[in-house]
Amino acid sequence: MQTPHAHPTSTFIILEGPDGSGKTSTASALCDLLRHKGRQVLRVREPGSTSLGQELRQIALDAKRSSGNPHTIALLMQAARVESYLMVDTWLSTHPRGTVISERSWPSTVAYQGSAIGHDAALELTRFGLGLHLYAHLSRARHQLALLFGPRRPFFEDAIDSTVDHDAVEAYYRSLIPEAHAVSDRNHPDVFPLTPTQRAAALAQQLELI
Ligand SMILES: Nc1ncnc2c1ncn2[C@@H]1O[C@H](COP(=O)(O)OP(=O)(O)OP(=O)(O)O)[C@@H](O)[C@H]1O
Ligand SMILES: Cc1cn([C@H]2C[C@H](O)[C@@H](COP(=O)(O)O)O2)c(=O)[nH]c1=O
Repeated sequence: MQTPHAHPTSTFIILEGPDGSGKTSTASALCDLLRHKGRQVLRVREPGSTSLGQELRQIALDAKRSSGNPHTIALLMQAARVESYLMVDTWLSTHPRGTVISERSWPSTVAYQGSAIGHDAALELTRFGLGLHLYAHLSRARHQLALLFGPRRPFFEDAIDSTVDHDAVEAYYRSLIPEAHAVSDRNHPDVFPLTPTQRAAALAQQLELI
């Protein structure tokens, strides 16, 4: 969301969407485009980004596959998020006009764990562990949320995690549409009408980055 600061110097873009909706492909194309235009870009993903974040990812995804406790999974995701935000914070301190592209962030915890632990509880949990300093630094960034949708079934049926309530996940993302600053393929939810490069260009324009 847009912060009240008059001169936001950095941009923090969260790419969200259901599994297989094209986040990685779009992040890659967006990163290439913005770097080509001379912007300094940092790419992160949740869970992941740091070595501890990668370990947490492994544990969290294993727990998901074995239908582990959703509270535990949400806490593991949040721990990985704090790791990622700390890395972002360090990078922004030396790249004050930089652009951060994060594949997934807090909306994923609400979308994926929210139906089991409650959406409000999940949202509350996504603030845990972010100290004042981190808030202060990140709040200077211009936050943008980009939602992606793409084909889920039947194309990726084999790759789809059967422990996830995909309809609930997608419904939560759709509920965010009015708050999202950019929605790719909004009018074509079940197909990929644009290539990743075209999506990236459309997003960059909507986010006023080019
Ligand atoms: N715009 C597009 N048009 C056609 N195919 C696409 C497009 N974007 C992504 N794909 C293909 O769809 C598949 C999933 O894409 P990608 O890995 O980028 O999605 P993702 O949202 O990051 O997935 P996950 O949630 O599993 O990490 C890949 O095979 C990719 O090549
Ligand atoms: C951040 C986050 C992620 N998840 C889920 C969503 C996906 O199924 C996997 C991550 O895989 P991807 O290849 O990086 O998309 O984890 C979740 O359940 N909760 C979260 O907070």
